[in-house]
Amino acid sequence: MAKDSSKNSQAEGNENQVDKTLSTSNPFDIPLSRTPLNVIPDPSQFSKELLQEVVNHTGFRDKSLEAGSTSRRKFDSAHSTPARSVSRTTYVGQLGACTGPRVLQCTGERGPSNSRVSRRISNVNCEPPPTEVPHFELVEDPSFWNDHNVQVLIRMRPLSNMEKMAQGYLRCLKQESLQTLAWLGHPEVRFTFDHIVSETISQEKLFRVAGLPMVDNCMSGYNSCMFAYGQTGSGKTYTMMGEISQEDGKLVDDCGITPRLFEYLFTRIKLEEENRRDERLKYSCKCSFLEIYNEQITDLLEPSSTNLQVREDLKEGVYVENLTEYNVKTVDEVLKLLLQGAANRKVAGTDMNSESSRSHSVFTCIVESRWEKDSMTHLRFGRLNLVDLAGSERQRSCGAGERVKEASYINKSLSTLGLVIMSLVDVAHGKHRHVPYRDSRLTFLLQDSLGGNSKTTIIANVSPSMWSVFVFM
Ligand SMILES: Nc1ncnc2c1ncn2[C@@H]1O[C@H](COP(=O)(O)OP(=O)(O)OP(=O)(O)O)[C@@H](O)[C@H]1O
Repeated sequence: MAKDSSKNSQAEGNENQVDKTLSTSNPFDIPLSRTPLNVIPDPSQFSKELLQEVVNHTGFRDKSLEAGSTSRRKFDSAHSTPARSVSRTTYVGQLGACTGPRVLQCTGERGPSNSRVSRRISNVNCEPPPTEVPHFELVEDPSFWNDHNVQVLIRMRPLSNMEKMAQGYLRCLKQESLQTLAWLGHPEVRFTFDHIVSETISQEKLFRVAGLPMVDNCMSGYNSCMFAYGQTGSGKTYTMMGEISQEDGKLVDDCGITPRLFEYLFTRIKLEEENRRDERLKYSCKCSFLEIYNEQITDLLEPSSTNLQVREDLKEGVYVENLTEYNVKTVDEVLKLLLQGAANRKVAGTDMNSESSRSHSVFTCIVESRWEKDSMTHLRFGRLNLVDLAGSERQRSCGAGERVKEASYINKSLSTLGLVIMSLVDVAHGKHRHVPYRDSRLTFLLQDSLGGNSKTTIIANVSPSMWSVFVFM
């Protein structure tokens, strides 16, 4: 694997450059006008006493909390407000800003007043422990991308043992169809997304639906971005990385989307190079791995390189100055970089007194291809960005010093990302509005890969007990 410290050299024949539509950075700096939605309590912070209070208040009985009792639902359905369907445009708001009504507001703090907390929690209409979780098979639909540029998937992870111990089988989310999710509060609310990923879906299947089209797109010379969003412990890293290892030359079942993307990418490259030998088709892939913490960029593959600067010029587009890039040819080489970066992220986290989920990580691969046809050399490149976002919780953290600063940076960058995504959806629907790329490092850095012909996938990770993810919808 060769190391390349030069700037991203974007070749003249690149389809993205020819298009010019991808570099639409906006010179105006309009402040954010909406409240971010990331006011999410961490369910793991709720004590058993508090959860018992929920049980008492809601009438929910759980075997794990009350041995020997039969769990049952005690709600009078006549009291529940009729369900409301939310249009597809609303879901984008949950990433950072919203347009719809508030369903329930949680502060994320236990606070001195228990009644305040329990009143809020008691809004949740608890399901009895399920005998089995509904399984909805994900459907692969490559035609989706013919008329969409943004795709949003909700991935529900299984309840963890800790959650089961602390909360029983308390669930506030229930999947009702391939695209509909019900929030079991008062009133019950239904949300529609492009896909709901059941907790029983395998990593492989998720990759086929969400990841594979990103590679195809990138090899066709267009940029792609995939984001994992969600609060700490919701499964972002499991989704993006999972278990990074191989057994008998194959990725293990728990392996996440990123390693699978590269397994597929290199298989396709090999096939295409063989099929188009007469055109002397050759691919090259360059990878980099960075972290954005408090709006400062660190090279995860060269952690002594901190506070790197984002530069922009007409020829080069947007790039990070002095970021190391490695030429990669095999999955093994990519896995090494992923593990190296993950290890450095941990160290950086300790040194900076932050947790990994307090920073965004961006793994980027630039796929370049060259071939000869009609006595001309053709050049094409596509950029694939895989982003593990900072945890979306505790954004109103009222601590002091570093914590407040950290929360405000995360708040701002997730809000900006939400606004950018909403703007892209609006643009796709013919509405033109300001796209605030420059309001955060993350969106500024990724602006060439968002919008235009680029494809964006957002995987919003939730636990079935994390009701407050939907607080701001
Ligand atoms: N779909 C899933 N199936 C099984 N286990 C899962 C799933 N999603 C997450 N987990 C498990 O839940 C735990 C938390 O997941 P993970 O570390 O990915 O969360 P995270 O959102 O990345 O958290 P952080 O923001 O703190 O990094 C891990 O033990 C992971 O293995």
